[in-house]
Amino acid sequence: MITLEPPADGQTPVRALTIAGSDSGGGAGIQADMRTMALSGVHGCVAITAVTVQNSVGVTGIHEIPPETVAAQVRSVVTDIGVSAAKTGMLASAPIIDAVVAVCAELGIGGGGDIPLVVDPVCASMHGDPLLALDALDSVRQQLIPQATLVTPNLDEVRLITGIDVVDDGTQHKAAAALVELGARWALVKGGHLRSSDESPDLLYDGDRFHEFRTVRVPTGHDHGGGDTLASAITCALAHGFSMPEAVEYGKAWVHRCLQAAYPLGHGHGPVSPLWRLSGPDRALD
Ligand SMILES: Nc1ncnc2c1ncn2[C@@H]1O[C@H](COP(=O)(O)OP(=O)(O)O)[C@@H](O)[C@H]1O
Ligand SMILES: Cc1ncc(COP(=O)(O)OP(=O)(O)O)c(N)n1
Repeated sequence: MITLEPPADGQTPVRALTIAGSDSGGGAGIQADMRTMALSGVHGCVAITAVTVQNSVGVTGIHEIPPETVAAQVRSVVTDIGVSAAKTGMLASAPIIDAVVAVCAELGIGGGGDIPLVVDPVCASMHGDPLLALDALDSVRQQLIPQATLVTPNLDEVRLITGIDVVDDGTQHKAAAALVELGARWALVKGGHLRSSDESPDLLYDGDRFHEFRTVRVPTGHDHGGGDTLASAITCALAHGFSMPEAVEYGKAWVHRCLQAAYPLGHGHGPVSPLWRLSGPDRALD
C-alpha cells in the first residue's frame, strides 16, 4: 500500500482541485473533499458549483452558481496556484457541465491533458433528492465522461448513465466496459450498493485489464459522503504521482477506514469520518 507523505513545515504541499457543491451539513460535497485532502497532506483548491441546503435527512434547496463563475474559479486557481490532479462532484446542470468541460480542456485537465481528472458523476443524494437536472444526463455521457481520466459511479448512477442494472459480477464487468466505451480513460464501478454481498466490491477497468478491490462490508448506517471521500482520496494519490491502480487501492482503504470511524449526526445518516487520522501518539500540541 502506498503512503502519501505530508509536507515539511513551510514547504508548499501537493495541490489538488475539487469542483463540487457545498453540503451545509458538512458530510459530503466540498466539505468532505476538503477534509480528506487536508488529512492526506494535500492543499485543496475549490470551485463551488452549487450551494445545497442539506442536513442528515435530506436536501431542501439548491442554489446554482453561474457557469461562468464556476469556470472562472477553476481558471483562477489553476493558472496561479497550479494543481496536480482534479475531481468533479455535484455539477447540478448541463450548462455547468459544459462550462467545466470547456475550462478543463483549455487547462489540460483530463482528456488528453497532463492533469488527471476524477469524475464522480453525482446524480442524487443518498436520501434520493436530485443533485443533477434530468436533462443533464446527455451532457454527462457526451461531454463529461469523455473528459474523465477516471469515472466513479455508484450503481444508481451506472443505471442512469448506461441503462445497465448491476446485480452481480457479470453485470458489473459489463457496466465498466460500457463506461470506457463512452470515452472514460478508466472506469471504477463502485459496489457499495450491492447489498446482497458481505463484501463491498469495486471494479476498475481501462479497456484492457480489470482490477478488483474488495473489502469486508462495514456494518454502519452512517455512510454519507462515502463516494466523495473515495474520489477525493484517489485524487490525492494521483496528485502525488501514483498510478491509477495504486491510487484506487489507496482510496478504497481510505474510505474503508473512514466508514469504520463514521459517526451519528442529526436525525438521519451521519458522515464517514477521516478524523481517525488525528488520533495517535503525535497529536498533542506541546
Ligand atoms: N458498508 C460498506 N462497507 C465497506 N465499504 C463500503 C460500504 N459502503 C460503501 N462502501 C465503499 O465506499 C465507497 C463508496 O461507495 P458507494 O456507497 O457505492 O458510493 P456513493 O457514496 O457514491 O453512493 C466504495 O468504495 C464502496 O465500495
Ligand atoms: C453537495 C453534495 N455533493 C455530493 C453529494 C453526494 O455525496 P456522495 O458521497 O456521492 O454520496 P451520498 O453521501 O449521498 O451517499 C451530496 N449529498 N451533496
